[in-house]
Amino acid sequence: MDTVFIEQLEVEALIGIYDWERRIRQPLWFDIEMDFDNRVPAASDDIAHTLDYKAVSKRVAAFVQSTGFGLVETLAERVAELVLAEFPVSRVQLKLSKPGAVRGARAVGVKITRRGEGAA
Ligand SMILES: Nc1nc2c(c(=O)[nH]1)N=C([C@H](O)[C@@H](O)CO)CN2
Repeated sequence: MDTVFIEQLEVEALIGIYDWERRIRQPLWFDIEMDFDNRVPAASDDIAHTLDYKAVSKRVAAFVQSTGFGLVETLAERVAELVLAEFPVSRVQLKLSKPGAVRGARAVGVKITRRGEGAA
């Protein structure tokens, strides 16, 4: 299966379990890979036939900015659900990175893969 990907989409959000984290917004990075048959838009050269990575990026960013979860696990799950529900995607791989959260690590976070209804 082909994919469409978004690499290191940076969004600021309220996220974290500590008191000081509930008072600030922190940068998060999203790497998203989505199954999609790219032969269809390639045949027509028509943006309407694509999985539009700009539309997905804008929707994910707007959602993430509106959230305030404690755990990165919860946010990753909700973003994967949103992508599967609102775009023609049968499988999504998502890496959510929280840069600077742990001293000595460039970033920490989670990676998940989720399938939607009708996925093989
Ligand atoms: N598996 C996780 N571990 C930790 C999380 C998390 O969301 N998932 N969060 C924190 C704190 O919020 C941390 O990011 C603050 O530096 C600690 N561990």
